[in-house]
Amino acid sequence: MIQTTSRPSDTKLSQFRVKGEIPVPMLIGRLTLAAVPILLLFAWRSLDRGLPGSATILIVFAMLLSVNGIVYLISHNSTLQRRGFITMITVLFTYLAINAVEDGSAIIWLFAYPPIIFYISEAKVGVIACAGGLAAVAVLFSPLGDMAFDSPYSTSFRLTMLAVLGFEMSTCYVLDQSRRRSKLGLLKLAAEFEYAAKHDALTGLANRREAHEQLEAEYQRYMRNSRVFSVLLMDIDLFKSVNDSYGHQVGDETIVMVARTLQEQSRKVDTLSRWGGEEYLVLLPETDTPEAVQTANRIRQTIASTPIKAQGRSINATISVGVATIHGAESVDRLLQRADEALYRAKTMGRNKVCDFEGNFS
Ligand SMILES: Nc1nc2c(ncn2[C@@H]2O[C@H](COP(=O)(O)OP(=O)(O)OP(=O)(O)O)[C@@H](O)[C@H]2O)c(=O)[nH]1
Repeated sequence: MIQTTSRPSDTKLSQFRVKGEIPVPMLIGRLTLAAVPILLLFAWRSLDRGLPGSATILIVFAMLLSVNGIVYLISHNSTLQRRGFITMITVLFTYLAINAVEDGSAIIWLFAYPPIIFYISEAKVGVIACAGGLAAVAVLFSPLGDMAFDSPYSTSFRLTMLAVLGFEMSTCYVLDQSRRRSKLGLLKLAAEFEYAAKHDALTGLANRREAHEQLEAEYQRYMRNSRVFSVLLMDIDLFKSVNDSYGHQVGDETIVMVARTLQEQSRKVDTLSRWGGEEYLVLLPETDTPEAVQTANRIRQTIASTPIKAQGRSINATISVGVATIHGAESVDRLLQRADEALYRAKTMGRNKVCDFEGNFS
């Protein structure tokens, strides 16, 4: 885990799915299953009316949609499936409108386009596709369209169709925006709850529970690959006197400033946590005792040599550190106990010290 987990961005969040939301690949799959028999029915009726050309094209659309579905089932490439589906339905709806399939009544299927396109694609793509579609229908219904195609639509049908289609597209856009906003709000709330459950509110470091989780994960890695890890248990020296002399607010700021120094002096892979009041636990993956002692001393010296500025005061804080490295088949609890004993020894040796479990101190 990283030192402090930053909150995910809105763009990243919007890619998550909330419970109950139909996944886009599943929706496309269902729409394909529904569209193929309808297209085959239209094809059969076209044949019946002596329109083999139209029947053939509709069968080709049905086959292309089926192929798109089969390719997804094999490749699980949802982007390819979505792009293929959008392209095909756009061409299909254009064909239905231009060729006046089913005596021109098939153009009414155009109303299915906006909700589908807004659901399965990004809002921007939805807007562009709908605006383009409406413009294309307007051209088809214009005198220009009459010159190019032999469309059977009456003037009142054309006007009503354009008005209702425009109304439907706008409504779909508004509803889609509202859906996206509430989904993002929900995901943000969930991310905030998750962050609060894992972090300490004062310092932003991992909290004790999260530290235990990371310790357990590191322990499992150690059991698998035998790469040792170490922990540093740290405690601000004589912290009670900081509170007593300057007040709790200065005490809090001191706790935060020590946390900042820990972050500056640690690697990205280390887990920094607030273990208790003025206690911190640092988990150092793949680190043996000499390396851990070196890190602990670097942190200790930095804190000792940098006066902390809080509420206009300058405080010279020091820390004591207990170091323990996992060995053999000992448990995480035993490791923590050894770190605690080493910390206790560092305190009894006079504070501002780093002490490992063997009793070596610096
Ligand atoms: N301001 C502030 N004080 C805290 C917080 N958590 C614990 N403390 C205080 O930290 C002090 C810890 O003191 P002790 O554990 O007795 O030890 P110490 O004075 O640090 O002395 P040594 O550990 O022996 O060096 C107590 O006075 C607590 O009230 C906190 O979140 N904010």
